[in-house]
Amino acid sequence: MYDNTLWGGTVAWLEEDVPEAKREWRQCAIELNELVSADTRVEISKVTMGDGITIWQLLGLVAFSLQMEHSVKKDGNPVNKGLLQSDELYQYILETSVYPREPEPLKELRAATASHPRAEMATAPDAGQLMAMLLKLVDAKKTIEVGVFTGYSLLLTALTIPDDGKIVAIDVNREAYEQIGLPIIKKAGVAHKIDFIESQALPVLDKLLENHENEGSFDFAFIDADKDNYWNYHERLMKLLKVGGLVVYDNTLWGGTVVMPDELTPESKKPSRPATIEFNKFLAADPRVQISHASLGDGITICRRLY
Ligand SMILES: C[S@@+](CC[C@H](N)C(=O)[O-])C[C@H]1O[C@@H](n2cnc3c(N)ncnc32)[C@H](O)[C@@H]1O
Repeated sequence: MYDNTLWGGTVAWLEEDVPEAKREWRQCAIELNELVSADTRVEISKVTMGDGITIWQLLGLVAFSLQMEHSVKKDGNPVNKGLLQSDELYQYILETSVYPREPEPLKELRAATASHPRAEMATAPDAGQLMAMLLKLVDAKKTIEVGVFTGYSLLLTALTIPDDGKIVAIDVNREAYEQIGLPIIKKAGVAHKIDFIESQALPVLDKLLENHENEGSFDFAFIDADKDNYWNYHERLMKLLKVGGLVVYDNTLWGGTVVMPDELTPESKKPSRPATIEFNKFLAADPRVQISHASLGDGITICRRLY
């Protein structure tokens, strides 16, 4: 049963009449309604109660991926951020294993990010927990981050590496970082470890490579930005990372759409879906890395440079 499928009635309004607060999710409600109506594998009943409820009976549909895309928020925390088959199971992991151990500054940043209109972009806390462990396992001191947004993964890296560690953090847009993340990062006393660069990531990585001292010098990289460039980032990172160093790619299951028929893939996921599928195949065949494709968060692929 999906709630809010009439989204305050705005699904039938002209776009210019829709209040700002309703706009982003209105498109989701419209897409979900169209998708469900066209899906021959489900029986639906649309009920105009409350804010609109769509009751549908599953006839074998891969429901989790639809839930992922059209999730709502509970207590400011994203539900269905993960790819598990039930919200309850994901909440269980978060509440049992992740939140009790999440450092206070990260909790604060997660709460501050929840009110951002693009809050779903933040790295999932369960993926973050694994990342912190990986950083410790390789004794990471010098790292690269592509895709900062408000800085959840950046702050967790800064909290995990030693006091004289350094992070080259790149994002095309500094607004979310400066307005939401930076004050919390400063309060946590780790801002000195971060070199934030507002730029497209590729030229920055190329510039790093111009200095030969940077070759083979980074312990860790986290890539969470434009999927179409993941291959390009990988090529640069295979020179920048130490042998034995790790690169973690986020969103490599792309909301579950990597296994979804095109007609069921939500419009918002379509542009980066082919690149994600190609990149996954490419990594699987790349002899330069050992890989582990983990179904955590939105799917992360951990690569260890072998030579
Ligand atoms: C999914 S968010 C990153 C989330 C972040 N890791 C976190 O924990 O909150 C993706 C970010 O990548 C940035 N981005 C997209 N394309 C980029 C590019 N070509 N170069 C650098 N940053 C880019 C966007 O501005 C956005 O802030």
